[in-house]
Amino acid sequence: MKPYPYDPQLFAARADELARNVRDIASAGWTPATSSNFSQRLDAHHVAITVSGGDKGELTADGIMVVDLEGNAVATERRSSAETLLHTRLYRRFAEVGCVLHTHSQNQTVASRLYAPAGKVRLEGYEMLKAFHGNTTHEAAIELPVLPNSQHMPTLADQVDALLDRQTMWGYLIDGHGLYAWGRDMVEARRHLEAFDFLLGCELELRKLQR
Ligand SMILES: CSC[C@@H](O)[C@@H](O)C(=O)COP(=O)(O)O
Ligand SMILES: [Zn+2]
Repeated sequence: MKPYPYDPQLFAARADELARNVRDIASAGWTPATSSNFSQRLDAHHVAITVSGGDKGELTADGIMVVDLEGNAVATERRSSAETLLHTRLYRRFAEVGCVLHTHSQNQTVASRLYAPAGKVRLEGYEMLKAFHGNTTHEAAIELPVLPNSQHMPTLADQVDALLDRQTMWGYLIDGHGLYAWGRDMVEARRHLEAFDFLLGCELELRKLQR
């Protein structure tokens, strides 16, 4: 019998890559006070994801574990991120999703509060929109949804699924909480995360200047 239902060498490589990228993201100040969680697909049934809690700025491969696509821990007693379901539901829905990143930057959290009543942030006219997979022009517009926060992950995950039934999207905000962004691999997910944060920063700055 195989000791693990996943490839341990692949897990080791992915865990290293994930930890390196997360430390980098944390150095921007986007993961305050042990917040934020991160994952990468291993195969059709398994995901490498951060263990719950802990300073993400100090993350090493040891702070990463494996879950299945229902969010159950695999071959470990450790507790995965409290928000595991928000990751695994994306991997379950889209075979092409390879990486999910969740952060709590100030831009993301402030924008989530400001735009919660509208339920979305409309981003248009920016060259940076080309950072999103499928966009080739600044003349595009993107609607970044803002969901009400909840501690009940199935509720949040159902709301995300309902949005995905209606639109293509690479991320969403949760009110008073932060941003989820994803992509086909780490490079693309980071590009989407950084583009969302930059664009939200621009919108917030414009608001201040226009007062
Ligand atoms: C420290 S508050 C943030 C948490 O409640 C949560 O939103 C979060 O992003 C991190 O939870 P975690 O269980 O470590 O993945
Ligand atoms: Zn969070």
